[in-house]
Amino acid sequence: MPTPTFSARFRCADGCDFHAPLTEVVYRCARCGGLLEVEHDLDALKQRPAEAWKALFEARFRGGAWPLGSGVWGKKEWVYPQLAEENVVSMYEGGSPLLRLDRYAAELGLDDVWLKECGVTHTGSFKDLGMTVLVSAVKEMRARGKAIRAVACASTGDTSAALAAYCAAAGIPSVVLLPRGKVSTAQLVQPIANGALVLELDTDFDGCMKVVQELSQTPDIYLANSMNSLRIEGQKTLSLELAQQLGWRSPDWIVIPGGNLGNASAVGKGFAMMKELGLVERLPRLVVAQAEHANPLYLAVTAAGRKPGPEVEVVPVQARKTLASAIQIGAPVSAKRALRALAALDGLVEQASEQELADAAARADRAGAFACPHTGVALAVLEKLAARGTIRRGERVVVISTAHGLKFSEFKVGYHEGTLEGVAPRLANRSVRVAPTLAGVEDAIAARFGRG
Ligand SMILES: Cc1ncc(COP(=O)(O)O)c(C=O)c1O
Ligand SMILES: N[C@@H](CCOP(=O)(O)O)C(=O)O
Repeated sequence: MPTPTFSARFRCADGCDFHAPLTEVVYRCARCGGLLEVEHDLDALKQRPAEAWKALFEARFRGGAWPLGSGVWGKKEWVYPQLAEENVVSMYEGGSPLLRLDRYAAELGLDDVWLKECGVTHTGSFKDLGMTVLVSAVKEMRARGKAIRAVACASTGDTSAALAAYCAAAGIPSVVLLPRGKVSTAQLVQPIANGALVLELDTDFDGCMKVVQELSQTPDIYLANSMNSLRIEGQKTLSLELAQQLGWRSPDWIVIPGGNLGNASAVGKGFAMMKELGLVERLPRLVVAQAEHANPLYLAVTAAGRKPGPEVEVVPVQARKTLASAIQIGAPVSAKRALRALAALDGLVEQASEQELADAAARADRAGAFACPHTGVALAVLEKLAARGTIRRGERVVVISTAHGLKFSEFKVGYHEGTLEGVAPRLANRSVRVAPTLAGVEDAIAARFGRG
């Protein structure tokens, strides 16, 4: 049977009769001004049986046939089918570990808890999954003669790190707008090292996001935030990879930290597409976890007093300083997308305080993780839902770890040194200075573990 021709294009996410090729510089519907989404030719994709898609994805997974070994480009037909392979800019993204946290689960009275470590990747966060698609698309557009002088993003750190690395690999200029003094050292040094133009603005992320949207009105400066629906296409492969790692069976729950809310909508899109094409039999329930200091989605859904859905209005808030600095976002641009995903996946929204997120990260670390504060938000919400009986023993839960803990070493060190504002660490572990002798070491071991 001849291979069908697969294709994708932009369309209005709110249903207007607006479409555009993926090679067009466009982020919003020309009719209603709403965000776009990427629409795939599902009839063409359905011509290949589900079992054949599974076998194809498994055969490519982490394989050497560049770029199909990438966790994203191994699903190219579901991501950006028309892209010329020579324009793929890949850092072998994806393929992240899926850890079973049995000791942590037992502490919560659960027995099937997994951690999807999306931070184990080139720039240390899940942003690589979306950025490989966006920067490849820019390389394609420039190859076709489109005048794109630079690619720009506003960032709380991880998006800028990913954009700078992928643009450096492609030889495309990048510009990152960061809220001065609000990103971690690791997040700041990454775009600097990769040669981006790093602009530090005296505002917060929402202020940077406002400016970068104005900047992207300049046609030759391309917008790289997840407001650009190309990012969602790469990030949705997180769901495909997760299902593949679980034997093409959906977990009962997915718990994900939410800031600008692009990633939650991407996870929802990935599972919805797999269900539509028969690769999974059912959808997981989606939980979006927010930091109590930056919780516009939580406040909106709680105020609505009903299940989350696109009719819920998310009112921007002034995000307060939070240890989960990368989700210190008060005006999430993808709120409506996330609400649609929550409605489709029978989801819910919960929040975590600073104390709760810090202790939850430390608790998971004691079971072998090394959780960033955003993963701490998701873990703390899992702990709440388990204690409430919403998530029960016998149910499979996957917590999405969105960045590597090493990118937030100030948070990790501060917890154990007891210097985090508003946090009294319950699981602090301190190093012990001992004499450089056997006796000194044995005394320290005895003090901790008792004498043999
Ligand atoms: C480490 C980390 N975790 C979680 C998030 C939240 O993702 P999203 O903005 O797509 O909701 C972000 C970025 O916002 C992030 O950088
Ligand atoms: N945490 C994000 C904020 C912007 O998110 P984006 O997905 O809309 O680019 C970051 O790392 O900058």
